[in-house]
Amino acid sequence: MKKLLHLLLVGIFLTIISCKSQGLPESEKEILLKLIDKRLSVAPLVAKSKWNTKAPIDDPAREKVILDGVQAKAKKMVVDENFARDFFQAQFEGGKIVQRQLHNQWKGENQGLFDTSPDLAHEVRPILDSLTPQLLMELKKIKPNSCDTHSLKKLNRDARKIINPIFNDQVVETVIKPIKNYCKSH
Ligand SMILES: O=C(O)C(=O)C[C@]1(C(=O)O)C=C[C@@H](O)C=C1
Repeated sequence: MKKLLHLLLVGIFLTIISCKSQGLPESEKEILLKLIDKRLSVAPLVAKSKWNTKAPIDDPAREKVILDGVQAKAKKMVVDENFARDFFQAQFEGGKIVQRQLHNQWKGENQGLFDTSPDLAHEVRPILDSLTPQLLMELKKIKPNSCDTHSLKKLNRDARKIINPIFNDQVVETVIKPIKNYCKSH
């Protein structure tokens, strides 16, 4: 009888543990989503700077520099390199949606040059660069094949709660997609 009870308790304990390891751990997910939000919040500064200098929103050369650096860092940190590249490419795409929306809005408002705007190379890009290693550290904590339908839905809800409402659903969906893909199947 005692043995049976013991087995039952072990069973319950293992079930709890396996349920908890399903999907992304709550606190880590929150840190990652906050960092994604922080990176997105730089996009309006980029947009303002590019509006004044008339630089194109798309900068493939800059993207390549970041992605090559990301890949090298990911390798050192033992983070899946393809996942890391996909993730950062998605962050660029999300940021570019925000930049395009703002430029369209400013065009519609006949906005002239802003009196002041941040310097892209010296003020804005360093903020983005400082977030890269922090984001990679969080990506390392995500386990492939650990998300079921429930945890993926929860990730959508949490992302919508944590990421600033000024960024629309298309932006949010874009920036979290690689996490879902990696967590879902690998
Ligand atoms: O640095 C820039 O020029 C940006 O526009 C920012 C950013 C990024 O998110 O890192 C986004 C789009 C560009 O294609 C390159 C990089």
